[in-house]
Amino acid sequence: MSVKTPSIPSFTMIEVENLTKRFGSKTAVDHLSFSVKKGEVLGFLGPNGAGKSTTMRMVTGFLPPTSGSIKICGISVIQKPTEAKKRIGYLPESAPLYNDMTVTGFLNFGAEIRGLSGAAKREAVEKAIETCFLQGVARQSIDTLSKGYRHRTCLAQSLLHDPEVLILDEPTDGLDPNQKHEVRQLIRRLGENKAILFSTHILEEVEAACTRAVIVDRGKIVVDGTPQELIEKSGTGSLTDLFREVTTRDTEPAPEEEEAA
Ligand SMILES: Nc1ncnc2c1ncn2[C@@H]1O[C@H](COP(=O)(O)OP(=O)(O)OP(=O)(O)O)[C@@H](O)[C@H]1O
Repeated sequence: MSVKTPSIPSFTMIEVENLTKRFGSKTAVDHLSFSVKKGEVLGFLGPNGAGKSTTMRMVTGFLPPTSGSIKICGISVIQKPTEAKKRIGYLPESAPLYNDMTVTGFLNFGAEIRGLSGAAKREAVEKAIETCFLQGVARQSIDTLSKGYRHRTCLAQSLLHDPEVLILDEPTDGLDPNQKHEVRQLIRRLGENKAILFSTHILEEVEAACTRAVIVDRGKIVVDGTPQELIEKSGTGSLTDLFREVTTRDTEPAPEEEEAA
C-alpha cells in the first residue's frame, strides 16, 4: 500500500480578477486576471504604456480601479485597504527618499511609520540593511549615495515590516550589471517565502529571477507561463522574439484609432 505524502498547501497571496482601469476614454488596464502564490516570483513584462505601473498601483491600494477585485492574502484591497496594505511591501517606479537623512535615519523613520518601536524597530532596520547590502553606507546621507544605493535604500524600506507580498516596479532599473545581478538574486531569495510581483523591461530577468511571467500588451495579458514555457512558445528560443511577436510597437495605431481612421 502506498503512503500518500501530504501535499504542502500553496497559498494564493495575490488574487486579481477582471481588473480594469480607465482614464477618460483610455483603457489602461483591461479585465486583467492573475494570481501569485507564496513562493512564486511573477515577472510582469510589457512595452511602455502596457499598463504595468497602473496595475501595480491598484494592487497596492494607491489607485482605485474602475472595476474588478484585488485580494492580498484573502483581504480585499478595495474594501479593507489598511488591512491589506500591512501585508504589502511596495517599491514604486520613482520612490520618494528624504535626501537629508542618513540611510539608517530614513529606515528608522520608515519603521516608525509602520508602527515599530524599540528593539523591534532596531532589528527590522538592521535586517533590511543587511538584506539589501547597505552596511557600508548606513551612516551616509542619502543625497551622497550613488543611484544603485539609493535604489537599494528604497527596496530596504519596502521590507521593513517583513511583508508577505512584495510589489516591485522595475526594481533593477538604472542599476549597473553587478547591482542588477545582486538585486535579482535578492528577489529570488525573498521569493522563497513571499509572493512577489515585479515589473521589468529586461527579458533576461525572467530566467534570472522569475518562477513565472506574464506579458501584458495594451492592458491585457497576452502570454502567461514559466520561463521554460515562454522560451518554448517563442519557437526560436528567444524571449525577445516572443515579446516582439505578442506586443504592439509604439508606432502601430491602437484598434480604436484604426477604426476611426
Ligand atoms: N493618471 C493617468 N492619467 C491618464 N492616463 C494615464 C495615467 N496613468 C497612466 N496613464 C496611461 O495609461 C497607460 C498605461 O500606463 P502605465 O504607466 O501603467 O504603463 P507601463 O506599462 O507601466 O509603462 P512603462 O513601462 O513605460 O512604465 C499609458 O497609456 C499611460 O499614458
